[in-house]
Amino acid sequence: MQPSVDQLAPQFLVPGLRFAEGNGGLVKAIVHTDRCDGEIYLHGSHITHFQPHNQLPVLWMSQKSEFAEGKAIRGGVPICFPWFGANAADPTAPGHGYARIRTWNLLATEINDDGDVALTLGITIGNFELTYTATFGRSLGMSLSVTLSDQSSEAVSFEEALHTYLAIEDIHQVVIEGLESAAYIDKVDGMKQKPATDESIRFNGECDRVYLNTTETCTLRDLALARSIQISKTNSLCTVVWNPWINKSAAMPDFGDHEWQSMACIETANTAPLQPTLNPGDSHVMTAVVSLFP
Ligand SMILES: O=P(O)(O)OC[C@H]1O[C@@H](O)[C@H](O)[C@@H](O)[C@@H]1O
Repeated sequence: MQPSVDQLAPQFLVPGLRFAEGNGGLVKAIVHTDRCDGEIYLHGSHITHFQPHNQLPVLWMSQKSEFAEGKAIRGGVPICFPWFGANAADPTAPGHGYARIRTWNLLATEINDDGDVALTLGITIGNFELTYTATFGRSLGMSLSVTLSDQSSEAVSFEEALHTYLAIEDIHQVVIEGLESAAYIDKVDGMKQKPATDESIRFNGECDRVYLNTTETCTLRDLALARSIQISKTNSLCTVVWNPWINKSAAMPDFGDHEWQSMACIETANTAPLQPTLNPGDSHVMTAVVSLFP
């Protein structure tokens, strides 16, 4: 159940932050600091906007996105948890897990000495306690903490991703660097595991790859916009690169038929076969920082 704007404001307002009813009547926090504008919905703890001043938006959002309880927002940064993609044991379970389709609780807000605004949200999913801190400054910082309750009777594995949709000018004029030496699972070729290519990534068709055992920073060079977006990360062993191209985007009702040309996902993740396992009471923290270099 969503809290109202009036319920949130007295406890959580800090300079540079306000609350509003967003699309679909869902509550969002709006950040406006000396350095950037941003937005995050309580629904999915979903960042939908990050834009350093005097720059174009860094995150891509679909014009066709749904905004409704129980539905995933298309674009921004969905949080995938506790599984990634389809649920292997239950094909009827929601793709990419529950975290992106449930309302999170706002736990804390702050403005730090640099004037950056941080929001921390939390949710319980099964025996897992999740907290997520989004920090809006010169860069966008994201930190996802997962704790397995000490009520759990055994160790449990999970998958997670910060499924970051980047706004680009033209998919044909984009290069991704940083994954040259990583082997990958090719999801558009029957999940085959393929060796490292030693080459940066350029797109010329549907791309859906889970790069394995890589902790590297990735740089997306947007040649048409003459800018670069960098994603650095910690405690993440996988990076997923995705663009649905023509047919897959046409088949998605919440994705405009031509929008594939203006987005690319670089996802900070821990997915099979490298999913983390927690013992009861233990925690795991995965972080990502998205920076724009104009
Ligand atoms: O449509 P969804 O559930 O948001 O997923 C979008 C894409 O997300 C990517 O992370 C997956 O690797 C793709 O296989 C998937 O198609």
